[in-house]
Amino acid sequence: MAAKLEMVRPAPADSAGPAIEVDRLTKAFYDAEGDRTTVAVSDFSFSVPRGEFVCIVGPSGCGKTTVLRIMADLESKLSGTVDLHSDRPPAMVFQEASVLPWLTVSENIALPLSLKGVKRSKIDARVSELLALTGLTDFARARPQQLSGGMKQRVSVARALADDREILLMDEPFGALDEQTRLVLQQELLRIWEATRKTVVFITHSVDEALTLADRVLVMSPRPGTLVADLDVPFERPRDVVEMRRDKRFWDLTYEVWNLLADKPAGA
Ligand SMILES: Nc1ncnc2c1ncn2[C@@H]1O[C@H](COP(=O)(O)OP(=O)(O)OP(=O)(O)O)[C@@H](O)[C@H]1O
Repeated sequence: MAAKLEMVRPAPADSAGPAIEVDRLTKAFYDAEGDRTTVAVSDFSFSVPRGEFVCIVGPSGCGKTTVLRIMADLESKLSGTVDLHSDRPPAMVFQEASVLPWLTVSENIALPLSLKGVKRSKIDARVSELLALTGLTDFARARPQQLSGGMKQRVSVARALADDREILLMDEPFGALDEQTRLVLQQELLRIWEATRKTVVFITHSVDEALTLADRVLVMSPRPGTLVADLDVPFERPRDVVEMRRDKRFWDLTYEVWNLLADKPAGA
């Protein structure tokens, strides 16, 4: 699908240094009586340089969403530190497309800008860029109920990019989609990331989705979640989501991550 990538502003070249530093993060949930019921995350540490794409994988219930919610300041922590080196809070994309059904696609994408009172002409220009970038130009005036699940999720991604936050937190954004749509959106997200170079933390259950998208994959242990491995993903960019699957390294890494998730050494 055609998109005008040149209109999107890439991250500045002098933007070295970590954008995100998480150090010994621990989170417990308490019941109504104040008794500690679940330690969700324990001593979890990682950092993300500016402009890097990091995926977090781990067993169900290991605390992935909790970590992301703490990073977004939607949840408190028990101990440890979380530093997001950015002037503005991160943008978020959730598993369920969070589109407002009474607004058009354009109005949904424009929302963060209209809420801030940005000038109409600026909003219109930005929305056109984002419609093109996410392949939604022909659906600018459609309402969410006229869109497929994948298209709704594209609207969510476009809206998260609208006011150009530096850090993007994505919680299983393609988890509810069929495999083919998921592959298409992975390819689109790769293209969008190439054009914008946001710092991205992306949670997924899918090992191959993580290897397709990320510069690094963080593997978490079962609850209480902590860091088990921090793996570099060596594939050059730009990436082709189908061609990557012909590369033996892709399957070797998949095997390695699955062994880590199964808690046994590779080859055992
Ligand atoms: N608000 C809450 N109150 C109590 N316990 C919670 C709350 N939110 C999460 N938990 C618990 O914390 C643990 C981690 O949950 P979290 O949703 O972060 O895991 P996850 O790795 O994202 O899971 P999944 O992959 O299944 O989405 C789970 O045991 C969950 O039951």
